Amino acid sequence: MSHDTDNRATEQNRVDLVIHEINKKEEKIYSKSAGLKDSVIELRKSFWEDVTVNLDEPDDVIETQASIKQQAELLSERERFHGKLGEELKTLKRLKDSPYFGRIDFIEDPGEEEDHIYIGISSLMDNDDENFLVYDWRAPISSLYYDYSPGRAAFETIEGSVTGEISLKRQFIIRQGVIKGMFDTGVTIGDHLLQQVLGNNASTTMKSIVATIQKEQNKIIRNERSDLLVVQGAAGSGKTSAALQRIAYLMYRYREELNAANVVLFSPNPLFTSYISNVLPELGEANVRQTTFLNFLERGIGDKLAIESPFHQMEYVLTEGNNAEYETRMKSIDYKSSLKFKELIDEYISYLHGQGIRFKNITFRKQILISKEKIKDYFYGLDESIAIPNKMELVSMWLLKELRHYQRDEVDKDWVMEQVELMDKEDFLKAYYKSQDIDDENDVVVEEEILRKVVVNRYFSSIKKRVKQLQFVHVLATYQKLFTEWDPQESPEDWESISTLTASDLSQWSLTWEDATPYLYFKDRLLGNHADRSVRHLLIDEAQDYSAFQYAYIKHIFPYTRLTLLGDINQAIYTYATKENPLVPAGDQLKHERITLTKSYRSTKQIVEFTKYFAPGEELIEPFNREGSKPRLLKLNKKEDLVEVLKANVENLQSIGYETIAIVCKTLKESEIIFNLLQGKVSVKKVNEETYTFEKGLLVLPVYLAKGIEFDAVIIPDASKEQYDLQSDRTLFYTACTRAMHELVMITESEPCSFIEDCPKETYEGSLV
Ligand SMILES: Nc1ncnc2c1ncn2[C@@H]1O[C@H](COP(=O)(O)OP(=O)(O)OP(=O)(O)O)[C@@H](O)[C@H]1O
Repeated sequence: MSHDTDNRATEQNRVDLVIHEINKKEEKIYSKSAGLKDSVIELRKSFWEDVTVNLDEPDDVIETQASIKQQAELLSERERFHGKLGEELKTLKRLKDSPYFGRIDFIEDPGEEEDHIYIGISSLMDNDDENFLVYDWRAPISSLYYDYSPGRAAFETIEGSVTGEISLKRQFIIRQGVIKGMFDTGVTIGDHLLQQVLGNNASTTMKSIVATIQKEQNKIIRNERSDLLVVQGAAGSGKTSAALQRIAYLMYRYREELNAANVVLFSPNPLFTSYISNVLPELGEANVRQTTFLNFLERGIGDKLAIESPFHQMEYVLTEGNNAEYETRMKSIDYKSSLKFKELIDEYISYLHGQGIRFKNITFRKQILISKEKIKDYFYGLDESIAIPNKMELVSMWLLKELRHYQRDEVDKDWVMEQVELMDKEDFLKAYYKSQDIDDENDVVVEEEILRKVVVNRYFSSIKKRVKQLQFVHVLATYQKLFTEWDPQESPEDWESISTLTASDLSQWSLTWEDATPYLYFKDRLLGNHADRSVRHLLIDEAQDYSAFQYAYIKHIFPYTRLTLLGDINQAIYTYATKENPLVPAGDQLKHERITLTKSYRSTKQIVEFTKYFAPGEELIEPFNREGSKPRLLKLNKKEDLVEVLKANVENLQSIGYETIAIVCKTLKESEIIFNLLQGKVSVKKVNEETYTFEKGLLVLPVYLAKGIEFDAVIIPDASKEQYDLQSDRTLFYTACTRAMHELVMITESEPCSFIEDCPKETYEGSLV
């Protein structure tokens, strides 16, 4: 037997042994859980039998309550334990298929003894719970596997640094308990394994990368020091992957203090949210709160106002150049994305201390009970030194007191009796019992009085609820006044035209994307916001697309939260956001840790070599060494050939075995035209901002919805100079091209865009079709 075969047989024996242990553990859990399940069912069935119910005397009621509580606690404790066993079983099942992916032989200084450390997605102890058969990839010692090649190495523990020597570093591919591949690695974590993983077809859901995390990525994943961690990474360098494994790491490291509700991930669009939704469960962790920034704002603003989505704004920017308002809107977007606008709002808030806040009448049955003027007078009668939100609370208390008087007056009115007659039998019964408790000769009168109060109370309760929610403040009208009546000390450039445009949008109860964050900030300053202390970690993917104002708002609402920003300035398609963005080193005033990822794993070497020529940023971009064919530029003979060329290329790509092929357009408008051309000729799906799941097949979508996602092959149906001309189109074109893993095809009817023209001719293949 050769040395290799010998090694492999020994390793397979160990895998068999570990699986044997897993089987034994599984059996133990099954028998525990079967008994437990029966006891939970039994407890549920006999719940009321074991509870002493006696409601005769107040003391008995208390005793009954305690008895129910005790029984419920017992049940929930058993259910919790049963759930925990279920989780353990799931982990064991995952381990049974592939117990580990790595091995490190480590001799800790100064000793002689060599430890064999096997690393998998979760830890596993031997039968006596004494030795680790498998170490969790997040354990301190496992970082050796990611950070070092054989030779001197160290890892950090709570007690300090541990140094030693790595004598072996081995990788495994184990499926269904059988070793399919085994590599002893030298310099980096096996190119072998990475080659294999990256050579696969794109998937409709993202996969975990724990077996092949790279050193630089590991720094992001395990970073515990920084309050603000900024990651600039080339397209496909693993930012999203690092973000997700970082969450899994934090959940493991701070298991006792952190749960899924304490971690939030902002993602670029709903499609992306579904694309990444499998990674954490695959790693045995619950999904954390994932939301888009739009959804997050919507929750704060409420549903009375229509909020434009960032995609709609993008589509406007790209397609409405001929619109009469275009120039003004662009200036408005630019200004409202900046911190200057935040300062202007602050100045306006100071002004509102003395005057100007708009209030709403409080009405009841179409009658004004308390007029807005009266509310205003009360508000501005309060001491000016009190902060606005605190004054709002005082107004709310005063209004509730006033409402109680009105409520009392209302009880004897005729309409109330009409409503009483419409009440349920149950209401009458309740009123009857209540009347029995009252010592009065005339039960009927008492009963009517009770019923009248119930009616009025029901009517008033929704008014009182609105008052408690401070809905008597007309936030929108007050915000609108900023643009219509108020004179800032120093008017921003083009203020008049920006103001007119904004006021007109607001009068239709609609907020443009550029107004959404400022409006919510304004609302918070007026009504008071409660900083969200529950969120301990916020991770923002595609961080280059957030404006300075949006960042300021995020800091305002999450002052105690650790931030991880991951983005790529090369993909900053919302141009206004680039200014003052923390990803741009020069624009950043904050103290933070910054990690740059330069290696691109997604695309073949040929695609990366081509796209890096027109990447807008200065950062280095290196390809991972995976070979493929050169990007192709197809020049159409005539425009009418487009459909046939698209069809032929799609069929060709499908025949090679590619399953996800995307026709990536510049705009939604273009993608709708292409979709209509292809419909009926090939099987094709269109993706818009309401698409929530990502399926295999041929997709047509605008580039801004393809953010963060990847496909086996990308076709750009119009790569002409007319389509991608401006410098601002560069990021769009770069983002579109870098979605491709294996193949990139660009089509043009006329002269290709300058971004292609600027690339050395040997980086792509051109042909006339
Ligand atoms: N260490 C790794 N091991 C295996 N695959 C990796 C690794 N790093 C990245 N990848 C793969 O490379 C692809 C790109 O990763 P990811 O989407 O995380 O990059 P990104 O930087 O967020 O890209 P973009 O900014 O272009 O959206 C994914 O298929 C991911 O699985």
